[in-house]
Amino acid sequence: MERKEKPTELAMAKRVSIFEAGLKKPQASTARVRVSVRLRPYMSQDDEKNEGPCVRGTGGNSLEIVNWRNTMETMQYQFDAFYGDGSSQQEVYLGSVKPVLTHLLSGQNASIFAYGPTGAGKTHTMLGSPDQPGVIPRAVRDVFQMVREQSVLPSNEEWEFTTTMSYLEIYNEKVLDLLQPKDLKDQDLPIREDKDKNILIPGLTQKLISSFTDFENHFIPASQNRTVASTKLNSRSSRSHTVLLIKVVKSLRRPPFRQLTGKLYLIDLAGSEDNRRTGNQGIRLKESGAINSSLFVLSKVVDALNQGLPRIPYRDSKLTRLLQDSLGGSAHSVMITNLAPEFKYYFDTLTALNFAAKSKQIINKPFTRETVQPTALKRPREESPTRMPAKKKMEAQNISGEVSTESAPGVSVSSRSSHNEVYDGSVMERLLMLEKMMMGTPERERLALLKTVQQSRKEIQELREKQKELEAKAQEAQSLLAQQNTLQPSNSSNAEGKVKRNIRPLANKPISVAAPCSKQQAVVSPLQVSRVNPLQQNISEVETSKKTKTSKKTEQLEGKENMEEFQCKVNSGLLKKSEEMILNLLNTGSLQDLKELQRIGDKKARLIMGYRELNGQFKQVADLANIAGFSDKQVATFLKANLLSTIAR
Ligand SMILES: Nc1ncnc2c1ncn2[C@@H]1O[C@H](COP(=O)(O)OP(=O)(O)OP(=O)(O)O)[C@@H](O)[C@H]1O
Repeated sequence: MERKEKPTELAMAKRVSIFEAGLKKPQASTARVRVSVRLRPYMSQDDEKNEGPCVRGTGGNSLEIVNWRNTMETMQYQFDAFYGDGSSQQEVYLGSVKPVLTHLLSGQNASIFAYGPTGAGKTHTMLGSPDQPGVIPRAVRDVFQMVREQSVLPSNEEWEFTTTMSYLEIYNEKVLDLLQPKDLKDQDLPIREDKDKNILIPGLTQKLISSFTDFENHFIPASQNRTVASTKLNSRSSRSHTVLLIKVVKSLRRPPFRQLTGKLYLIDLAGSEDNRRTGNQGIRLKESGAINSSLFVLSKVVDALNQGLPRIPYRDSKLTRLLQDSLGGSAHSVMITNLAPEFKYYFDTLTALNFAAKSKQIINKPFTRETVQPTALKRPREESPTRMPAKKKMEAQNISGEVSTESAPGVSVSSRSSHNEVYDGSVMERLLMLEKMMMGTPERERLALLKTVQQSRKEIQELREKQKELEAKAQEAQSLLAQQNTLQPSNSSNAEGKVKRNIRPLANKPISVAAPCSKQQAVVSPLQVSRVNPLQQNISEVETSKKTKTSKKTEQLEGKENMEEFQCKVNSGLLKKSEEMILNLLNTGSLQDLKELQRIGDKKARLIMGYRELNGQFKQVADLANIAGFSDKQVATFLKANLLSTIAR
């Protein structure tokens, strides 16, 4: 083929090189998006007209494509790397992917995504096959290897490493959790951004993984959840964009409990496609519409970044919202553009090449993500069947007789022990994980692991002792409180003890005693119940003032005003205690725990988890009002309903 360049594409190619020539050397904190191109082997069955390939490599990082206006000319492109049709999975992985993985362990994000026309080899590159494993299995293996190597280093003696995975797909503009069973995966998850512009998906399942086998056990069934279908261009075409997230958390085992979090996104995009050629109709056509429009927004995002526009349209599609970290964000990013050499893909190939060329101008700003845990290590928020449900947790707290006595400045016994519970669980989990890991670990690494196991055992022992100490303090404080109560006037002496003894537990969900049962009545039902059951006699400091006498006021039981009135009726110590329990649950409860609270359904529970992810712990229950979807009135109703049912337990 003769090499001559077509003006417009040449301009594109030149613009890139001029840009690169004029580009100031990126500072340490910036990293350009790396763009590699991979050409899949020519497939004669894909070339009905027997025209031969239209694109070929011209060097280690360049290629040429026939000029459609004049087939005697070609256009040239240069990238960070070019992998020809004979390239192996290993070459692509070692050349373009492995170098960015090292950032993970130092708390930085990395993102690898495969882009290109349908049938050009994206899934082959990312996933591969059992005999030709692609980027995903290779990267996951290496992450485990790196973690193993790091954890045996003497300098990392005080650090522990935790690896988790999440897996999702964006199908028809919905974010679906692939780690959920098929019948539960249809819930569209929200995408949020924290103050550091990290993209988060509250409610997305995270699985703790400690070996490649663990990973496979979750990944293989989840991959079967993925939406694929046959089109004219590919018998197993991906109809969705899939994202595998591997998170490595490096945590200091002692105060100040520093944590470095590195995330690796492995993304297989759905193919850009021309429906005239795919023969798509009906549902396939709808899918194509969603795929094409998200890829169109992706292109607009890249244009806006390149032009330095003030508004980057990340929010215009779920895909770009999710890639916000990777393009113009905080990740070290690698785009692998896959191409098919046959003429029938010509225009898709040209579009993909131009997109790839402009993408390599994007500069990201990776940074190390480090947090400090004020008290102890937190477990990853995983849905775990072994976690105690909310009701039981509250019961357990009551049984242990905890009181919110300040045993150290600013830290209540109750919040402390609950932290210990979490920490203890985390250490236990780690111990089990380590023991499991050792079974398949080579001799030389076993010694180092044994040492970590011993360390974990020691920590558990220390925690147990600490817990005993705290329990003793709590008991002491409780008896003090009891003494104080006996010294108080008689109308306040029937406070806590009696309430506990006499109250019939309230049903978990509000029961309306008044008919007919409208939604509004359901909202106030806990109080209605309280007015007809023995609770009323046992609540201390019941006011006989005009407030309770006014029948109109008892009808409008929602809202702030009523909350105040309600609070006046109930012993303030009890209120404080149960409010603390609710707060504790808001800050540490799993999705299931939260759903067991009154007035909290699945959506609200996910919003609460999302808020926690974005803003950290709730300082008070009233902070719920900061979440979109919770009005002041709803917060008041929530508090009222849960305070009462908590007291009743
Ligand atoms: N480098 C390669 N070597 C050998 N075969 C390949 C290569 N790349 C792709 N293929 C084969 O080409 C076909 C299409 O590839 P693949 O399914 O990976 O495409 P895709 O880009 O993911 O398509 P879609 O967007 O429709 O999901 C598959 O049969 C795959 O095995």
